[in-house]
Amino acid sequence: MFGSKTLFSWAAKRSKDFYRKKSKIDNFRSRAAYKLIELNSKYRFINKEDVVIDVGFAPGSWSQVAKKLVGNKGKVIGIDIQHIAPPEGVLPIYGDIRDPNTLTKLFEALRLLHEPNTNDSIDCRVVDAVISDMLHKATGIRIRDHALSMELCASALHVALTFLKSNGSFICKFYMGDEDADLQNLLKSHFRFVQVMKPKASLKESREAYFVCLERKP
Ligand SMILES: C[S@@+](CC[C@H](N)C(=O)[O-])C[C@H]1O[C@@H](n2cnc3c(N)ncnc32)[C@H](O)[C@@H]1O
Repeated sequence: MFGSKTLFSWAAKRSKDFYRKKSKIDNFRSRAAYKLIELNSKYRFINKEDVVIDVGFAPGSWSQVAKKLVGNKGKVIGIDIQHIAPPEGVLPIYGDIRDPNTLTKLFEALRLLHEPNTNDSIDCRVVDAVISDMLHKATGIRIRDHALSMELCASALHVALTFLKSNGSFICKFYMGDEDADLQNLLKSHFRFVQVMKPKASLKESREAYFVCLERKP
């Protein structure tokens, strides 16, 4: 009969198809939308009128979900290396998050959102949530993929620490490996609540999970 490996990959394929089909019906740009929906229904880090930065937004389903949650009075800024048109109502910034010029563009975008008629600089800690679903192209070598993911997490954390209000939230995808515990300890030094979660829409065989960090310390 079926080996456990066959059953496992059948179950994974079935769940992949389920969320992919659902995303078409619900008009989301990708199945990843359901990961953010589940994370936010559990932890409520995005609310009406919030300012949200979505790091690695393309193709844009997290930004679609975030924009719905913040409503007309809220703002969503999406950052990505890929020049993909953003969902309606989302402000795109194109660039590598590891490049300081991208942070400058982000600062400028936040200044314009807050003070459209002046050149005054703003306090840059005006953001309620930084969410990162960033991923590099997988190399297939676990140690390498983990190291690359940790580098992206560090860059996303830098954005969070630069722009988050106190009590703001940081959600970050990571590829599991040896350095998770060190990163988790670092996150605990900046946030009062830190937990690892793997949403249902995340394939079981994938080594991805999410850090959920709430209540940034002042
Ligand atoms: C898994 S996709 C994100 C999917 C998205 N959350 C959605 O729901 O549509 C990962 C994204 O991270 C972006 N990315 C990877 N490295 C990046 C970097 N250094 N700077 C900015 N974006 C990056 C990729 O271009 C890709 O679009």
